[in-house]
Amino acid sequence: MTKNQFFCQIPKAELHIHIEGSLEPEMMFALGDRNNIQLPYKSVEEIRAAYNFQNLQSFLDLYYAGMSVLQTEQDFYDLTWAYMQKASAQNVRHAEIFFDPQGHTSRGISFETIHRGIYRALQEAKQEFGISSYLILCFLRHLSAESAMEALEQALPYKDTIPAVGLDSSEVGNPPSKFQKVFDKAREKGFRTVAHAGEEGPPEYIWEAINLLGVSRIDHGVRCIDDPKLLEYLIEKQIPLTVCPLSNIKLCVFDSMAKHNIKQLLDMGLCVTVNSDDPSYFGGYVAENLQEIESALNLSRQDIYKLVKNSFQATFLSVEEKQTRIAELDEFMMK
Ligand SMILES: Nc1ncnc2[nH]cnc12
Ligand SMILES: [Zn+2]
Repeated sequence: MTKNQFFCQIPKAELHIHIEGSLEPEMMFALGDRNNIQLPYKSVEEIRAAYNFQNLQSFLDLYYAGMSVLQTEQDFYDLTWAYMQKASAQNVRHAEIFFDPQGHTSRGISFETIHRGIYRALQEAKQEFGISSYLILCFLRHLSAESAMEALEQALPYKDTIPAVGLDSSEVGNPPSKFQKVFDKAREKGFRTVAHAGEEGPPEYIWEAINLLGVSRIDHGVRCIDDPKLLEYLIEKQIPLTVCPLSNIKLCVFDSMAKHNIKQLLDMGLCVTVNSDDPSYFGGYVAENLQEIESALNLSRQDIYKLVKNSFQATFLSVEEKQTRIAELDEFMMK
């Protein structure tokens, strides 16, 4: 088996993927044409050339512009189906997928339209590819807590198909504490919680996400390295970090992959996982992320096995479902 085959075929889970971040330039153009939306680009190459980011905000500006082509239920279906086809090709067995409803309801698109399109594709992917999946509603932290509360209200009728809520968008200056009331309400209603923290923000944001938002996982979290007490706590409690290596390089969180701290965190005993974040914008899905860190950080097969096993451990699946997925992984590693 070649290295490519190994990374494509190893059964894996993905826990940090923004479905709007999987909108490939080709589909952006096709949906722009279908919906008669003028894009500020003349070609796919031009779009890709624009994906040269200095930081998180420079990416978010293009990310929100790109999602403006998503208008109809069919658009959300096509977007999600395309990601699930890619996930199946990389033997993703389970995916927990973020969506940003406020990015669409702010454009007059109903929550029902967004949810129906995405969820129909997830159900069909379960049938067609055997991929289990959960939807995670992310609140946009650059908007107000009141706007987040509204998004939570809109999600309540769909609660049994959205097991968790999260927090994403511009981190610095929008600490988790700003959304404490919304997350309290969400947990009262039975939602699990996760949050982006410690991507660009300080370790204090990770502490707030844990202590004030009651998160089960931290999305990114790589800035935990700056706080020894926090490292100790994350190791002791085995709170998973959904790390996105290619994203961290493309957004200049680390200068190069050789300087990424995921191997350090893994060796210290943190429950770190590997994810693609926004694969279309950062140049790789989960298999490419694994392959990039393997070569840049000289990871062993055992390291890769641990990272992938962590991804199943960190899911919202039941204990039995996790054991089944991990048994599949063990069988694959024996090949
Ligand atoms: N990496 C990221 N950080 C914060 N918000 C996001 N939305 C999409 N990708 C994101
Ligand atoms: Zn993200």
